[in-house]
Amino acid sequence: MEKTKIKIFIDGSEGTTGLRIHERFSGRDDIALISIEPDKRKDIEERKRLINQSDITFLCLPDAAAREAVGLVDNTQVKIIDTSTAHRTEEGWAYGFPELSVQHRKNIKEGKRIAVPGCHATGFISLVYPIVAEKILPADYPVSAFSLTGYSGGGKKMIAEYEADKRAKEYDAPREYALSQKHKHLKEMKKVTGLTREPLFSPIVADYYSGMVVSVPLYGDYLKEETTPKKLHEFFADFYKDQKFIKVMPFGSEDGLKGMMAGNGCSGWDGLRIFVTGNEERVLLTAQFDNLGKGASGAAVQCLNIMLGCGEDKGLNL
Ligand SMILES: NC(=O)C1=CN([C@@H]2O[C@H](COP(=O)(O)OP(=O)(O)OC[C@H]3O[C@@H](n4cnc5c(N)ncnc54)[C@H](OP(=O)(O)O)[C@@H]3O)[C@@H](O)[C@H]2O)C=CC1
Ligand SMILES: CC(=O)N[C@@H](CCC(=O)OP(=O)(O)O)C(=O)O
Repeated sequence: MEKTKIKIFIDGSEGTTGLRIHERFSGRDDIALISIEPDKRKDIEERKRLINQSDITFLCLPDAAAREAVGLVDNTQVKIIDTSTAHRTEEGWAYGFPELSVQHRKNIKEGKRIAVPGCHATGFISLVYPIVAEKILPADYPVSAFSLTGYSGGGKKMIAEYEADKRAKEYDAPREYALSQKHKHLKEMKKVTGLTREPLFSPIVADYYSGMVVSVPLYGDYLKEETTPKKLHEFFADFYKDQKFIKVMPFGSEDGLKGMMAGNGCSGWDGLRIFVTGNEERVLLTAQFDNLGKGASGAAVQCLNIMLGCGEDKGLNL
């Protein structure tokens, strides 16, 4: 007897994140995709009909449209996986980062509303959550972070700006942004890690398509006594030892990179690599991944796989 397929609708299927999720379903026989007529993809009645017909709907929309879409659900069986910022710190929503704890994974598996972490937030939280949870980093430490991202992080609009035939000279150089310290990921960075205040966060967008490096510099003498970079490395390796998507790189492996961490070093891959570098006085924690992979579509499909109880990396590139 043929197995019943899971009916999936992608609201925002023509966008950067939506297209990548769609790509990751090719060759899967456990999924039946519900498609929307191109001229109706913003028609609220049609979207409502298709969302309510689905078992699981992915929202790959700007925040306001994602909120609107959730308001369209009247079938109580429908599950939502939202890739936007809209619901990440909201009550009743599971935070889609299964590697953080058994409880996070359980919430995704059993939840009906899943919020996929933001791309910068993914890197930041992968580094800070474990050390706050284990009290290696005091929750009131004044944390700062910087992040280098490819321009696909800005969606279709930014991609078009970077790829325009005639573009302003400033696009040739890396550009620092979120200067007013109001970046939309700050709320989830604070809430999920348990830090008592929002980090000082400086993202930089540069002229390459995808890939991201998030770094958190820390003073060693503010960490739990006797914490050395080597011990921190051992801690991270142990914390993530059973995870398929997070790879803690061997201690000292930055030497193999000639001391340079490329923003696009993990482009096209759905996992995340962690590096612990520096010295006893000043430690640098770094996460390198793809903003469109573990930072968005890859993480969204990972959450789906956990919900379905199939291989967590099904359809993904690890
Ligand atoms: N790009 C990235 O690296 C990441 C993105 N995200 C988040 O994912 C979400 C989608 O982002 P991204 O794919 O980059 O954005 P894009 O701008 O590339 O795509 C958004 C899509 O949504 C469509 N859309 C807009 N309004 C509506 C509406 N009312 N009804 C139906 N469709 C609508 C757009 O239509 P049209 O084609 O006409 O513009 C577009 O196709 C955002 O919330 C973003 O913040 C999360 C993590 C990383
Ligand atoms: C280059 C660029 O503009 N990047 C976006 C991040 C996109 C993203 O990941 O946003 P959400 O995950 O919150 O939807 C930014 O920093 O706002």
